[in-house]
Amino acid sequence: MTAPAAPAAPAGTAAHPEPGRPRSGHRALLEHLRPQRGRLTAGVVTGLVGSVLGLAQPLAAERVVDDLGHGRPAAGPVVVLSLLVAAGAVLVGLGHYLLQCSAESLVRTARCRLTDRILRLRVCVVERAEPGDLIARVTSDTTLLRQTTPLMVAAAVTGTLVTVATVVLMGLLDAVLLGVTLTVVALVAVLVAVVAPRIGRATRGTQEAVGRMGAALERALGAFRTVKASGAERQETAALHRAAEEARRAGVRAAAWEAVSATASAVVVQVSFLVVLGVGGARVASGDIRVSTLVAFLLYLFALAPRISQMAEGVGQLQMAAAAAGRIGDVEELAAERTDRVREEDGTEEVREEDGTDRVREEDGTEEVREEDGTDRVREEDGAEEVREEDGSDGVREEDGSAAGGPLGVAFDRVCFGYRPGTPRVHHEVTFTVPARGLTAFVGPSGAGKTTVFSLLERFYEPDSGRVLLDGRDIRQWPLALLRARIGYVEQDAPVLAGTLRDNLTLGAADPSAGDLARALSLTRLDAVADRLPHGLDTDVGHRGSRLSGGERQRVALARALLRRPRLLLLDEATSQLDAANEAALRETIADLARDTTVLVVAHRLSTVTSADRIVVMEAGRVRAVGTHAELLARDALYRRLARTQSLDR
Ligand SMILES: Nc1ncnc2c1ncn2[C@@H]1O[C@H](COP(=O)(O)OP(=O)(O)OP(=O)(O)O)[C@@H](O)[C@H]1O
Repeated sequence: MTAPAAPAAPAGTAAHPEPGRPRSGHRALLEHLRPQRGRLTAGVVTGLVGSVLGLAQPLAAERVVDDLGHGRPAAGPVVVLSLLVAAGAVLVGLGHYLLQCSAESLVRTARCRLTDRILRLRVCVVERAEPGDLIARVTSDTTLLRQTTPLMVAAAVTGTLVTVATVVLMGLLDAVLLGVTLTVVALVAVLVAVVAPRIGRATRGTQEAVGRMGAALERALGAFRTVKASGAERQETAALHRAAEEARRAGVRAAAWEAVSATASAVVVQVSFLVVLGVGGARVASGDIRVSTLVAFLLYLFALAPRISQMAEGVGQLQMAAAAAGRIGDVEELAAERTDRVREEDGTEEVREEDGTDRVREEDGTEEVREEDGTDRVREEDGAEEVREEDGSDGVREEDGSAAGGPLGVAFDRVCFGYRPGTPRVHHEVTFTVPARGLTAFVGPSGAGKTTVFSLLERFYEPDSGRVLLDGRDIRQWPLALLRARIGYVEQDAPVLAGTLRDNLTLGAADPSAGDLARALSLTRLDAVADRLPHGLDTDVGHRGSRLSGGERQRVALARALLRRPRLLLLDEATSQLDAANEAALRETIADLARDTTVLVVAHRLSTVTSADRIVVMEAGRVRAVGTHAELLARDALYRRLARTQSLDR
């Protein structure tokens, strides 16, 4: 069976946002800032008090100059000035630290939200996305958000307030000199308004290029052996270098605009000093103002200059933060399976599913479920279940999950399905019924749609029309987590995750007992493998299980599925890489399991399924025939042909 291919993402999917049509970054940024408003306010207020103390310094300095000019003792004003300088510096530093702390919290929250979202994305969405780009959004974009937030907030609030207060105080000192200063501020404001959007666009370009680099790296590392064996290192390196170069160019563009903004505002501010000095000197000479007033005014201008630069820089930071927040926000807009999970300290777990089901799971294993249709259900640890329907009727559901009275097993009822709108259908009115117990095999030519049957059962995708039923109930009505908890799925390429053998076996299983673990190991003949490994079950199996053989990986995947004690076991070419002895043993195990479980297998080698209770023959997305090996040999030409090519037609 073909592993689900990852087709190239069409332009404009949210995982590859279209350049020039980014999600509103400013709104997304506001959403990130809102939960931190308390901490941000503390940081801003502390910094602000420090800045206000700074503002009082020129007044104290004016007093010192006047006292010295008139030969009066200036010790008192000097002490006050020193205290103002020290306290102002400490408070400004503290404010900066508090802002940094809130930026760290903001980023932690953003990362957690983002990773939660990514792991809940729909399978079809992840197949269209570039994993490396998604990773870059969690790492690089959130880091940018952290770096820019404190500066931006400080500039926005402290900068603005201090500037306004400084301007008022300057106006009180001399209106003419203030007029000169405001002309300068207006010049800087125009400049910033022109440059800021360009900084934002260039930053988004940089982050997108970083995302492309992540994607290229993920592609190369994901097929590392193939890249090496094909001698494709140069080719892959070239792709990475191209992405790095694009990131550099976009970064340089952003830096150039920032430099334009910073240099121009610095020059304008310096010019304003000279102009204020010239005009102020003339006004002192004509007796309009005192020398001390000019000194105080220049000190205010001195204090104002960095604020103006800070605000210009802050607007640049805002554009960068908005670019990052926009890219993070794009992921939050991708379609996800909605399952909210809250785990309390006492072990109780509350889950809200996509379909509106609420579930409370107690530590003793009891589970209460309230479905959207009003049905309440209490499930005991032993598997028994009490059901209270909305209409008040009570029912008891069997341990196997069947609805009282409903047909057990799996059924496809005229299912039509295509992976994407506008692409040819993969299933055309697929219809079959499988009883609750027994082994059912799916066979047929490559691309016939066999794996797709399993993907629909797992609800990785929804049919375009028709119904998929498990135990008499449309699977769309099953709470998603419950449905998947009932299914053990061994994929075709038996993925093994980085980590220890134990991590892999217990993936998704609550906390299996030693007995359950030993049973799963022995059923899959992994016990001998575990004994051989240097640290037994705690041996690291490497990236994607690279330290295990293909057959061992398949057995790990099978043991993982068995540990879930599934109601329905889906095996997609799950024994294809096993040696003859292991395969024969596992076939017996699977036959045993099929006595009280629904087992569906996909097999290319008919020899592995000739003894199945029933075989479903698929061709080009349709069910051609259903029967036992002998029945199908007698009445289905395609099956006969498949059997003949494998010398099984006798
Ligand atoms: N994730 C996917 N996105 C888009 N098309 C897909 C995806 N997975 C499979 N297909 C297409 O759907 C069709 C049926 O695929 P499926 O994997 O169900 O076939 P199969 O019978 O299991 O094939 P094989 O025996 O080769 O594994 C194929 O044409 C395949 O290219």
